[in-house]
Order: sequence, then structure tokens, then C-alpha cells
Amino acid sequence: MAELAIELIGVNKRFGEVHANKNISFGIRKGAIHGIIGENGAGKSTLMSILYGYYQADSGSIRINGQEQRIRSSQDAIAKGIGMVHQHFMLVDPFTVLENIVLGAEEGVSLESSLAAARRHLAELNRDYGLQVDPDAIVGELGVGSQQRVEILKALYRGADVLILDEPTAVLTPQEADDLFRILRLLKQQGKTVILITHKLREVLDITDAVTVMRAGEVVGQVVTAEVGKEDLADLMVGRKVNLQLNKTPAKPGKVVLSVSGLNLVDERGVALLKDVGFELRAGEIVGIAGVSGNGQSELLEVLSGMREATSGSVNFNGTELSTLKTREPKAAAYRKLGIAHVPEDRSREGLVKDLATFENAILGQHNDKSIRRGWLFNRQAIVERCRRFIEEFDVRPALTHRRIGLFSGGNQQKVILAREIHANPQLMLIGQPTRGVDIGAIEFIHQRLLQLRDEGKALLLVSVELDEILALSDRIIVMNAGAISGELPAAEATATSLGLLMGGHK
Ligand SMILES: Nc1ncnc2c1ncn2[C@@H]1O[C@H](COP(=O)(O)OP(=O)(O)OP(=O)(O)O)[C@@H](O)[C@H]1O
Repeated sequence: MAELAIELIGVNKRFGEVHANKNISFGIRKGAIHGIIGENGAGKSTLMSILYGYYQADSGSIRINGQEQRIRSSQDAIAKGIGMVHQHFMLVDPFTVLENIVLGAEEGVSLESSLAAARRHLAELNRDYGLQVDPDAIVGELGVGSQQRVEILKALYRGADVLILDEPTAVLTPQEADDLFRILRLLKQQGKTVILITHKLREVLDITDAVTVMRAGEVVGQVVTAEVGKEDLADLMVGRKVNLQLNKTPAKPGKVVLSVSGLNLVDERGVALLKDVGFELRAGEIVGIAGVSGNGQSELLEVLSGMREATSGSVNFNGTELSTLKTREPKAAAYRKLGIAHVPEDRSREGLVKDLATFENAILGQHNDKSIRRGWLFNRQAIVERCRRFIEEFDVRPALTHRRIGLFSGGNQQKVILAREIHANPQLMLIGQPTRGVDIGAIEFIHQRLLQLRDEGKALLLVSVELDEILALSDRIIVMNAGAISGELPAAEATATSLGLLMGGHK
């Protein structure tokens, strides 16, 4: 049997009443790609944060290459050969790749000599691992896929033998994800150990050698990937049978609810973010907007939800021209009153107030709703009661109305936002990345709920970087590239490849 790179033995971690890691024990083989999967809140990130020295375990021990080690900080983890690529990159945008890589790893030598040595070392790493990163490129000007490669380079430069990647493909196109996997396979070939946290079972099956499955803080399975299928993994994760196939009947589109034409948005630096965007959306249909992040989809949602003013163009919602709408309140509030709900892409910044309790978040944007007021005052009991219903219907875990929402895992936060927005009974729902970072059980639930809304006659505009999601839910698909619409396809005719090409700007 191959040696173990990492062994976790009886690791426990509590955050107050939440037992995030319960007596976790398992090993990771040297030179393997090891997947860690589990529902939201299962404890994956906590465990990896312990391994990377962010948190200290309450009890238990860690062996690296057979030696028991205490990892007191991230610097300590790096010194012991563990590197981590986070979901949110930790790079300095105005610096070059080379400067980013040297930053913090100068080790007392002069910057000049360390830069020259780093350049040589970088060229070797680039060659050995097929990373193809230009050392002189400005990081802020690189695409997401390249920035991720810079993070990998940074970890390798610091001597990582074990590389932890936390949901690395969440922001990548299918082509970029394939490229990342090529790199991970090269790392494996060269004897590196890779730990991959992901919610995507297809990736787990494609690339990992073994998988650890976590549920509610515990390890509930440790399997050899070649011996299992997608359904086995899904069932293990969720603890019940999961229906991976969506039950979707053909749409019955009704009247036009949203009509957008000639929409342009130019930012304060004169950069065109939206270019002559136009489309229609009908009641009872889901239109998906596919695209690599940063190609105008976010700005489109911002304009349609009233958070940002377009430079020119027309947005007509149910006969009301929104671009010239006169209101005394903020536009976003006025749009809500007209019947537009919004599930924002960045849920923690725009969808929630992290320091407020769940019940307070359950009514954001709906403060004028008479059923939760007593004259000028709020009816606190009614608000908590409404929140309790949301928690029950959407299976929010833990089921605590007064817990700070920021302490919930991403998937559970998303359920609270969806419950709130659906409760407003809108005619149009603008939905950004509905299942980003959300586990498979919750995705199943959210997808069914969105289809149900469609079948009830709502119009849904769905922005997602997940092509599988766009393909599964949409009736029509619009692709955006560089701020413009690069194509439109009926969902039945679209494939990941045809969309991927349009996303890259190929017509
Ligand atoms: N700093 C913290 N303070 C309090 N509770 C926390 C903290 N970090 C995590 N938790 C709680 O610990 C549990 C495990 O969270 P963790 O982030 O490890 O799960 P996860 O499996 O990584 O979930 P996800 O897939 O959503 O990223 C959750 O209930 C979470 O709310």
C-alpha cells in the first residue's frame, strides 16, 4: 500500500453549539488526487482550515508523511509542505505574476536577486507542470483561469507537496476546468498530493483516486473512486436517495413580461460593459444567460434589478418603461413593488446582512409589508413566525431563527434568500448563480422550486456560470461575451460545447 501523505486522527472542532468536525479520522495517499465532498455545512472547509493552520483542532492529531505535526499557522503549514488555493484568490491585482509569487517568500534576500532567482524557478515550474503563465503579466489583467494558475504556482514556489483546492472550478468555464484538470494530473504524475473540495460529482468521478464523504461533521464514507458511481456518491452525501434527473415538462410561454432593447452601459472610465443588449422574456419560461464571469451578465442583472442605471436603452416590464420611471425611493425598491424579485449573484454582499439574525434577513427589502407591521412598528412575532415557515419549507439547517445569518453555510444562506424572494410573489425573478457553492441535495430542491415557479407562470431570468444548470433549467439560452449577446439557442439544441464556444466569443 502506498504511503500516506496526510493522516487525520480523531480531529474534533466545535464552534459554540455547532460540532463542525466530529472525531474525523482518515488518510490521504501520497501522489493521489483525493476528493472531499459533503453537503453544505458538513465541515469540509473547517477540516481543511485545520490542516492549513487557520484553525486549531480542539483535539486529535495530524501526521504529515508519517510524522505527527502541530500546525499552528498557515506559515507553519506552508513550511511543512502544504499549500492551499482558496475560492477567493489572494493576489495583488496591480502586481505582476512574478511579484505576486515572490511576495511574502523573500526570505531575507534582496528583492532584485530574489526576483532573478524566482524568474528562473518559475520558468522551471511552468515547464514541469504545464502552467503557461507569463511572469510579467499584470495579475489584474489576467482571466480567472490564469489567476488560479498563479495561485497554484505560488503554492508550488513555496515548496508545496500537498495542494488543497477549495471548489476550484466554481468560477471556471468547462474549457478552463479541463485545463485545470490537466495540470492536476501533471502534479500527480510528479508525485504531488492534491486534495480537492468540490460539489460537482462529475469532477470527482473524472479526476480523483479516492473520496472522503462528510455529513454533519462526520466522515460517512471513504471510497475508491473507480468503484462507485454518481448516484452512490450523491446518496452517501445526502443520506437518502437523490434524484439527479430534473422532472421538466415543456414550457408554456405566455405574454411578454420583460422586453429589453438597445441596452448600453458605459462605466465612469468609459468602458462599455453592456453593448446593445436586447431580448424578451415571457411568463412561464426560464431564460438562461450563460457566459464566463465578467462578460456583462452581472451588470445586466444590476440594471434590471434597479441597482444600477443604464447609459441608454429601454427596459419594459409589463408595459411600464423602467428606464424613465420616476420614483422618490431607490429604484431597486420601486422595481420590487412593481413585482420584480432579485436573488443577487453575490449573496453575502447584496442578498443578506451577515451580522443580522436569520429572521431579520427574512424580510429584507419587504419592510413595508403590512402583515409584519403594527402601524409604525414591526410585529416581531410575525417576522419570526414567517422565518420559521421559511426554515421549515426550505429545510434550512440549523433551524435557528435567531442565529446570525453569516454563521450559516452558503447553501443555507441561499435558501433563506430564495424563500424571501419567492414569498414576495413576484412576476419576474432575476436570479444570479442560484446554486453557487450549494450542495447537491439543496441544488435538487432549488431547481425543482424554480421549475415550479415557471410552471406557475412566473418569468425567470437565470444567470449562471454553471452550464449544467443553465442546460437543465432553461427553455431558451442567451450567451454573453464582452458585454454583448453572442448567441441565442433553444435549450433543446444547446450543448456544453456549443455554449462554451459562444462564451469564448466564437459565433
Ligand atoms: N467561524 C465559525 N464560527 C461559527 N460557526 C462556524 C464557523 N465556521 C464554520 N462554522 C459552522 O461549522 C459548520 C461546518 O462549516 P464548514 O464551512 O466547515 O462546512 P462546509 O462543509 O465547508 O460547507 P460548504 O460546502 O457550505 O462550504 C457549519 O454549521 C458552519 O455554520
